[in-house]
Order: sequence, then C-alpha cells, then structure tokens
Amino acid sequence: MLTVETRHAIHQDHAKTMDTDALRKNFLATDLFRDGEIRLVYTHYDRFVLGGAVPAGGELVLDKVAETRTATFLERRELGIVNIGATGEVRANGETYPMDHGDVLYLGQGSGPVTLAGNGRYYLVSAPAHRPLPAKLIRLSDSRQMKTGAIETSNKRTINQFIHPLVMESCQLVLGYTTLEDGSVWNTMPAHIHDRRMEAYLYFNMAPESRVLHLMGEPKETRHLIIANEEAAISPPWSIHAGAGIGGYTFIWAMAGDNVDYTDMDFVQPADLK
Ligand SMILES: O=C(O)C(=O)C[C@H](O)C(=O)CO
Ligand SMILES: [Zn+2]
Repeated sequence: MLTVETRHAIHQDHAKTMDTDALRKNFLATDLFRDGEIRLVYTHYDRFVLGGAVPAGGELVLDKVAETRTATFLERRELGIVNIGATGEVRANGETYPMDHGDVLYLGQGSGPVTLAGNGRYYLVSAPAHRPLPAKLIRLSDSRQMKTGAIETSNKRTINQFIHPLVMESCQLVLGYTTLEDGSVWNTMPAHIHDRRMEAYLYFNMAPESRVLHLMGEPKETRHLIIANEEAAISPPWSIHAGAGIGGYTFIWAMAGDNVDYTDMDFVQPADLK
C-alpha cells in the first residue's frame, strides 16, 4: 500500500503566525513507518520527498507515484535509502543490494521500480535529478566521519556523511546521519541556515517515551517541535534546524537544492537566536 501526502511551501512570515497545531501540520512528518506500507510526504521545498517503507518480512515495490505524473517514480528523480531496521535487501535495475542496519543505498535517475524486502525499515528521500548516476551501497565504514562538538557544550557528536561529494556523486541529494556521544544532547548548535538547500531531519533510535526538542524558524523568530521516535522535521531553506534530546537519539539529515556543498552554511551564534 502506498500513501502520499503533499506539503506545500510556507513563507517565513506565515510560519511565525502559526500555533503549535499548524506548525506540526506543516513541518512535522509522523507515522511514516507502518508494516506493509510505503508512506511518502511530497514537499514543495525543492520537490523533496521523504517517507518510510516497512516490508515486514515481505516485499514492497516503489514504482508509479501519481504525484510526479511520470511512468515510474525514479524516471526523473534520484533516491536515497537508509535502513534503520534489521537486515533486508533492496532490488533495482536487475541488482540486489543487501541492506544491514545503518546501510545507505543511492539509486540514480532511471533506476526503474524499486523492491524493498525483508526486515528492513527503510527511510526514503528523493529529489529531482538531471542525469543518471551509478547506484552505490555505502556502509558506515565507507562514510566520511566528521567529529565535532565537545562534552563541555553537551554536543560531542560524529557527523557520518554518506551521499556527499567526497564519498560519491549525486545530482542534488546530500545525506548522512549524526550520532551523539553518551551525555551529549545537542545537535547542530551553533545553528545554521542555508537558503540554497532545504533539509529534513528524521530522529530515530529513541526510547518510545523520549522526545527531542527540535528548534526551527528564522534565527530571530524561533519556534519548536516536540518530536518522538521515527518522526521527521521538514526544514524550509529559511529555517534553522537544531535539537536537544531528553534521551539518546540518532538523526538522518538529508538535503536538496542548488548545491551539494555540505560546508555551505550560514552559522548563527546562540547569542543571535531569539
Ligand atoms: O549535528 C550536526 O551539526 C548535523 O548533523 C548538521 C546537519 O548535517 C546539517 O544540518 C547539514 O546542513
Ligand atoms: Zn543544515
């Protein structure tokens, strides 16, 4: 079963008038992972799509998605898949990719129908692509690991970069996941924006009762989302994206837009946030 929800783009002047419910309806994606289903959110931020697929021991096929009005979803798109569950496999273009927990698969434009199988819990992100590029399975050991933060500032963490120009080539997608050291709770602080690229954060590996306080909004007009396990924050190009957990968590960050330069960020120091 395939479900697609469309989210239109919101102007920052509109966002600052929103109450909690409206902020959550527009910027939080919940209920992405259901057994036997593919559930997608089609955003109008860079036409970035995010979602979940849980074959639950069987198989699910991602093929035609009416929203794109193309013969197959990947006819003019590229796809990143992260397995946040147990072992499974993904098949596309006549190839089979074994997917362990934490593995990332890139499928380029024109890859055709994608079969997601086994006990994986697959997080999916997709953006329009301008040319076909080779598929690539990237394991944690192949990723580029960037250590940052410090225990003193409660933000010691490793930013694992997978779909990233120094690891592989993509058209628009840039993706990885960030893990925090025990006792560190903050991600992405100091915060930043990048008007050239939108971003989405999927928080996972969280205890069911745990929550992340995710900060969003323009730097001088911040708002927050209280986020539970396996929920995603959709971050428009004008928004900061940062968070602190009351328990452990990992998050997958994924971006699309005008460039694939991970370092292209406009930092905002905490003293400049409001
Ligand atoms: O912990 C962090 O800092 C991040 O993971 C930042 C994200 O990678 C990001 O926002 C990239 O633009
Ligand atoms: Zn960012």
